[in-house]
Amino acid sequence: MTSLLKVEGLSVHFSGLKALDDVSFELEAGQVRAVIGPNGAGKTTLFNAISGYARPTAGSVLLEDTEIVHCSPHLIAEKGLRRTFQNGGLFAALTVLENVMTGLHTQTPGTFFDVLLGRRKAVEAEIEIREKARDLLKLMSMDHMADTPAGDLSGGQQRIVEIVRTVASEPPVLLLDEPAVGLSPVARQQMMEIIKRLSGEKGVGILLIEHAVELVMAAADRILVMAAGARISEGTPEEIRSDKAVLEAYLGHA
Ligand SMILES: Nc1ncnc2c1ncn2[C@@H]1O[C@H](COP(=O)(O)OP(=O)(O)OP(=O)(O)O)[C@@H](O)[C@H]1O
Repeated sequence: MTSLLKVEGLSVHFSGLKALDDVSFELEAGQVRAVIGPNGAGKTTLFNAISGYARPTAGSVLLEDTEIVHCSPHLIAEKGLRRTFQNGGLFAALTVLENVMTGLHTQTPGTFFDVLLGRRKAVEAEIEIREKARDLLKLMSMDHMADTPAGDLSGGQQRIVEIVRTVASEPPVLLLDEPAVGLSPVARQQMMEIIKRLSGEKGVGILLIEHAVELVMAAADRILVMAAGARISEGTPEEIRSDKAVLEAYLGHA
């Protein structure tokens, strides 16, 4: 299987500090890969370097065989690698459905003015977008909330809607930064189900930072373990669970 994302020898140094040190891994379509490690391990720096928010000192990032390492965040997103942030910022006054529709508008040919002027093609596109947004919400079991203002949702529900909005643009690769942080145990479980569904049913390649190790063990196909900027282990959840280096370097800090 060819990889969607191929990271090779990626490093980010901040005046002498090796925040990310020669990290390599691959991500395939339909795969969920978790990145774990103690505080300061370099997980966020890895995400920033891949998505264009930090300038790598060395290394390569291939997105479907295209080098993206020196591209801007905007261009990387356009090429099909999307990410969520810990505080994604939905439009509070818009409904859940409208928020998801903003993720879909990037794909449509009609402009806002076309819609205002009632041009037929644009209006048809708008109807199509609305239907697609509803379908996506249904897939994520959020359709009952479609007409609720996003500002009225709980933190966990907002995070789910943010992910739905991000996947609405159908990116082949999705980077999720701690999607389950601060969620109740039930909401965490729901979040992991959503992540598995996105990879299983939509074939999205998902890279995720998550501190809740039990969730990672249940949801990820493969795990990358980092400490002090470097990769200390890589493998399936079973392999990671019994890796001595991980137990010492990671769980020792926990
Ligand atoms: N812009 C920056 N300038 C200088 N040092 C930085 C910068 N960003 C991160 N670092 C340092 O790089 C190291 C890795 O940080 P990073 O935030 O990537 O770790 P992390 O694994 O995401 O940690 P956490 O789990 O706490 O979010 C840390 O020592 C951090 O202080």
